[in-house]
Amino acid sequence: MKQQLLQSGDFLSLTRNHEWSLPAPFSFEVTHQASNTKSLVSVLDTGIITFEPIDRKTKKDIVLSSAVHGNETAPIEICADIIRQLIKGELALAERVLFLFGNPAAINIAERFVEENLNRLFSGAHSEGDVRNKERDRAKALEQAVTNFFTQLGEHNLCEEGERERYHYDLHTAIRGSKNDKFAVYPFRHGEPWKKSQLCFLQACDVSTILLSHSPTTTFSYFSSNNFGADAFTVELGKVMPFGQNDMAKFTKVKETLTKFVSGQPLELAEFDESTFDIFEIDQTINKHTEGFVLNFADDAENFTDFPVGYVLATDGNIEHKVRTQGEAIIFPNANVALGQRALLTVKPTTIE
Ligand SMILES: O=C(O)CCC(=O)N[C@@H](CCC(=O)O)C(=O)O
Ligand SMILES: [Zn+2]
Repeated sequence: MKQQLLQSGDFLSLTRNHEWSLPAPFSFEVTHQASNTKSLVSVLDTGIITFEPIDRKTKKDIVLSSAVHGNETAPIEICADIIRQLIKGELALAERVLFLFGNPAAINIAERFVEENLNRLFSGAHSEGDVRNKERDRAKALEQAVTNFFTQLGEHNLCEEGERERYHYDLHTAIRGSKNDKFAVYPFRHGEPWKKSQLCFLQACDVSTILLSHSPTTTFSYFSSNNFGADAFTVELGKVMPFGQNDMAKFTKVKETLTKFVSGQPLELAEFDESTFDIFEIDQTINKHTEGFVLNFADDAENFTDFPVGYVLATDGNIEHKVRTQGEAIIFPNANVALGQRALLTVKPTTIE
């Protein structure tokens, strides 16, 4: 029985043993002990698993992804443990949930990616140009999994009245340390209002710094937001650490909140109070255009470090990228990216009211 593969609930090991695909999908039922309810568990491909309450009404379709970058281990550990509790029946399930471990091969080599950054390949970017590689195929498979999850409800799924609610939290950790340790990128909403209720949810996850994006991107969270109207975010949960070196105490709030969310426990969110957030908007998106691209600050300068107006943040051939606004701060600096890709963002403080 394929189900035996998951007797211990260790979906992460199964995923790591099958780097790019699984021989065949399989599914089985689990009983949640405390509530004596049943759910259908479907392993659709490597790193792709859904949990669906059987014959119970649901309203939410929740996607929790991690390992879109293989070396960002804390989110992988958080998700692996929630998955384990669900498979073992230790945790109740109240809503449909899709868990994704984005890049299993990159997990195994403890790198951000194998050949190409997966989080630059969504919204069809995987099929542009002549390049073919496994990450491009994986991006396509992940898009398909999310599309199917949001648009196809199985026969066991009973829906509550009204429109379904769609969510996608794409969990990451940052390469550098950050003055604001945890933060979320809110993908471009094409003029739709930023949702304060979602910011309150993120705050319950210990994420009170929000970066508002003003343009389309090829990230996973933008894909779900733009194509399915999902409340979607890239959530940065601190600094990259190898497996076993994460201080899991730092993730108590995010793990508890996600656990409550999937299992239908009350979230007891605080009222929105803007003074308890740090809201920024993305200002400059600086792409690398030449092999001469150089960042003009220390390798250990943290995310959210600001520089004086006029300061040259980076040079790229003859081009100088300068600070334009007081308070403008650096995010995700990385000179070691492919030509044409983002090497640095800047953000500046803003408000959402
Ligand atoms: O620390 C870094 O340089 C990168 C951390 C990371 O992987 N961030 C995401 C952000 C995606 C987004 O802008 O929504 C990425 O670069 O893919
Ligand atoms: Zn990442």
